[in-house]
Amino acid sequence: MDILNESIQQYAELHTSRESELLKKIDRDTHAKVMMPRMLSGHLQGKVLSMLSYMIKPKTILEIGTYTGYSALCLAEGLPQDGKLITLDINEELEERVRGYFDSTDLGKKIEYKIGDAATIIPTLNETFDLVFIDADKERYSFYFDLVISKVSAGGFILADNVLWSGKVLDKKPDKDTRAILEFNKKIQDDPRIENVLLPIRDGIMLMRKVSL
Ligand SMILES: C[S@@+](CC[C@H](N)C(=O)[O-])C[C@H]1O[C@@H](n2cnc3c(N)ncnc32)[C@H](O)[C@@H]1O
Repeated sequence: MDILNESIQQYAELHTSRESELLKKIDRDTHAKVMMPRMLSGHLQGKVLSMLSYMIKPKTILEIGTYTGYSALCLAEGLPQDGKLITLDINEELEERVRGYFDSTDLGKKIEYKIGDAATIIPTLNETFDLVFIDADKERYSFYFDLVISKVSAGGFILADNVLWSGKVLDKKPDKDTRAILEFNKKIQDDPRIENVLLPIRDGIMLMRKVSL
């Protein structure tokens, strides 16, 4: 189920600033040549991510789940000149393509792209992050949250994608992935360190602010 009616989605995109040529190319290539193009953030969500990044003004960003690099490039827009975004993905088959996209733009100079399992890489990161975007395997969202929360700066933000899981969060008999998302949403709702709002954009984005350490 699409959360937004298709015509409303199109209308919203028509009234949203255009994508850069590079983002358009990534979207086109991903749909033509990469498995599961639905995973890409896309125009509307991408612009929301870049706007949030401009508003938050992060110096450091961590993204869990690069895929074809679309959301990384959107989030990197809000970084200052000396800012850095670390993006992680386990899928080495996309590495050459994604490095090509990052190398083709100045924004790419701020992006550190690491291939491997996020569960192994995150504990090795020494940075403190002002913004984290969780967008990898859904059954480990709660685990990723636990791994990153101590690395988020006070007042920093965490975003988690797909928290409405195509509307399946309302299913009477939720499947395994849906149960993981339900547990994650409840965990966030109950966490006193976090202030949160579930934005019903695309597949649902949980926007969280770390209010206490
Ligand atoms: C939904 S896609 C990311 C989409 C991208 N953030 C965007 O908006 O365009 C999820 C990605 O998570 C990656 N992933 C899955 N399990 C992972 C893991 N254990 N560690 C790192 N990345 C993982 C997948 O390979 C996939 O590319």
